[in-house]
Amino acid sequence: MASLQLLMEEGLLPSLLASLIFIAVVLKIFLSNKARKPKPNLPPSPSKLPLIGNLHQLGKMPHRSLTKLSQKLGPIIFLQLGEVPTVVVSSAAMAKEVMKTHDLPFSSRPQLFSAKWLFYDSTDIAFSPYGSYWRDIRKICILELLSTKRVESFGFVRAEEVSRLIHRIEAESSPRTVNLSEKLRLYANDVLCRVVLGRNFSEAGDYDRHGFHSMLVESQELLGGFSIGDFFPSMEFIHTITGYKSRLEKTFRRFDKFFDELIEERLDPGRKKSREKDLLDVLLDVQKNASSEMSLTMNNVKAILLDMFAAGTDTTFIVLDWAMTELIMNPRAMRQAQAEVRSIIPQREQVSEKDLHQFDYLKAIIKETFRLHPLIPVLLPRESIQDVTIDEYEIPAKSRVFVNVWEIGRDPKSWESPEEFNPDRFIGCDVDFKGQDFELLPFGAGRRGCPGIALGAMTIELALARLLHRFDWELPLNVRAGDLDLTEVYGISMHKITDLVLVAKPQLHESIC
Ligand code: HEM
Repeated sequence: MASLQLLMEEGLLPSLLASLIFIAVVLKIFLSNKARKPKPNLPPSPSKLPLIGNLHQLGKMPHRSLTKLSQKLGPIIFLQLGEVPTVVVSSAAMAKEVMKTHDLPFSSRPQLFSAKWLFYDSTDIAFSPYGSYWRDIRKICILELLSTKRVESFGFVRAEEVSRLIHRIEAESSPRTVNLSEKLRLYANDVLCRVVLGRNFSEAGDYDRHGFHSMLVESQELLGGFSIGDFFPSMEFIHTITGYKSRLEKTFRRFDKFFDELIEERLDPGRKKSREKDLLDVLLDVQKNASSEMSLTMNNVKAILLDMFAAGTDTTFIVLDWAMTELIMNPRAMRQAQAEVRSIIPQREQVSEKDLHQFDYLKAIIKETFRLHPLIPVLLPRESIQDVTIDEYEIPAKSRVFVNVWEIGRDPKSWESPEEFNPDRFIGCDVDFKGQDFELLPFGAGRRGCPGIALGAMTIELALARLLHRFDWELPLNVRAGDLDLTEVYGISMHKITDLVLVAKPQLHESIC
């Protein structure tokens, strides 16, 4: 007891605990591998997957570490990650096996510690395990929340917000530089806040008051990456010692309080009705009109709300940020896109959503950005609900399955000069990102594919078209394209570590209407 007190006084207790955890983890890895090593003289069996590896092989950039492994071992790999049998696939053909041929048996999600805490016991759409509850809420999502009709009904929100984006850039830029990333982040978050909650937090100053943005940033970080405890479910206590659990609890409580306030406000009978139903209205209607087959609790409503934010805010911003970064580094592609948009829409007019179908080169740029910088480089994990055989390999039930779409997008078998940013490769080519072409999977595919694809794509296309139509873009004085920091940060979605700062030179004035 006395020595414990001494350790605490000296501040040595945390490091001692950390060492103990490290030893426990190493021992666990050692024992689990030992138990699974094949007997030395057995011939290799085609029904066994080729590799047994460990968690430490993943590092901080799982998509890159997994690519190195698959280059040595092939497009389907078995990793014993702690206590969890894990399969990684990294070719278009294998992805098709998982997300099309065997889509149903692979359509569950593992129960991640972070998702259990943040998403009301994983009762959201993205982290809910396969079953009747997930099928019901997915149906609500497809038919009610993110249907084509609903997404179109928010066209006015995108139009207003993209105009605000343009004005913000104009106000700040000429002749100075503008932090484009910051402006794009505001645009993407404001569109989503208005779609989901009918209000724009950045305008009302509420954004900071609630600390809403910081909550989102914190949740992205907590959800992202590969956390040790998720691979050692029997050692969940690690999360308490490392402080991860208390961070999750704190963030959860902040979100919960925020959502409670919003819902209370919304249920107030004296509230002024807004012009379009937002997603919270839709969810509350579904909740009110519960049927015997489908009923939602208020916690279910909050879980789905949080899903919309977690999945929808930073996503569109990150894609726009990468697209503009690639364009500033590839001036020929930038000029070609500007020429296309400006030749179709005269300079004094504004680009609107109804014009977007004409911009083939702009769409090619977005596809090329998705190919090189998929937002979720290793798709959200799936879990097999029964034994499945793929390519002669037996994958047992309850295996975790990762699809490395980052590697698939750079596979030289599918793409010529894969490291090059070359939108022309998509001109006259039918490959699209809607989940039918397994070489390009930024939104995933199959039953668990992204239901926000239409909303995401429209928000991105409109903003990119307006940015290229309205401004000429340059790097700040004395900055060369090679100086841009392209370092990635791995979270639930992968973004650039530094903001993109550019000079925006407005073209002729657009008319107001
Ligand atoms: C550029 C924008 C976006 C990209 C690149 C993207 C990408 C993805 C990806 C890769 C997945 C996992 C798919 C899989 O496991 O096969 C996913 C799932 C999901 N996304 Fe998106 N997303 C975007 C925008 C949105 C938006 C705007 C929303 C809604 C507001 C949304 C809602 C969801 C939901 C609810 C899921 C979980 C689906 C399920 O598990 O059933 N996403 N998204």
